[in-house]
Amino acid sequence: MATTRNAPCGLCVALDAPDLATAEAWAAAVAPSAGLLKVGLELFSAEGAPAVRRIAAHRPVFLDLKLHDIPNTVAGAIRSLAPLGAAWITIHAAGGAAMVAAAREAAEKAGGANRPRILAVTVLTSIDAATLSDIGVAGGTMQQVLRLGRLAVAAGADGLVCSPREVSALRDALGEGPALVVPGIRPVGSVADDQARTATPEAMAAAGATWVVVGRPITKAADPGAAAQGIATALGW
Ligand SMILES: O=C(O)c1cc(=O)[nH]c(=O)n1[C@@H]1O[C@H](COP(=O)(O)O)[C@@H](O)[C@H]1O
Repeated sequence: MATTRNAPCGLCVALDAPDLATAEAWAAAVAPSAGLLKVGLELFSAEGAPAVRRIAAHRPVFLDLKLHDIPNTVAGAIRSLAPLGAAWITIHAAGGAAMVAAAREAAEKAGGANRPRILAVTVLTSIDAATLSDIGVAGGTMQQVLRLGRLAVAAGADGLVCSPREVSALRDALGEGPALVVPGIRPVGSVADDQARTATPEAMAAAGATWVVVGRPITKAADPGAAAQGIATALGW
């Protein structure tokens, strides 16, 4: 049964922009309300490493490249990315325990005490039960998220990315240790876009999320700074 938790939940704003100028304007607007800023595949592919350094001047960076390859290759990518100074880097839990362990070890060797934290993505928030079945995963979303979550944390992940629907179950299964980072957040009245498993920011704070990740409801708003502030207020900041 879901319990209400009191640990703080912060706002991470996804800066999914095609160029650094746009991302930096959003970063400046939302910085008063955001604890993390996410540099993802779109921005990193367009602007590369300088994007991480520039965005980090506003707030700590969550570098979301969702690495998924053989352990040696993922370890090499973490070694190359660590000097950029991101606070968090994503990998896919589906890469298996050896890949997660290699990512963690590479982060420790490259970063020391200031190493990037490793976040393992469980099942993407855009994936519904039918899509999971199409790709050959039987047993349903919750079972797969719990399986991958346990595997990744046991192999050394510092936290997990999951959808709103699995936050309570992961907290019950794994305790307060791992960070739970939750995209697919939609304030009341906003559209779901391509997200299949969504919830409000308030519900996620109560369920035990560490960070909620919000992109388009903020970046497509007429006033991104005000939209971010509204969500931070809903989270209790
Ligand atoms: O790792 C992520 O951040 C992520 C994982 C996931 O399962 N689903 C998901 O939406 N995301 C990211 O979270 C952000 C959500 O953006 P919006 O749907 O615009 O709020 C995007 O940058 C996605 O890349």
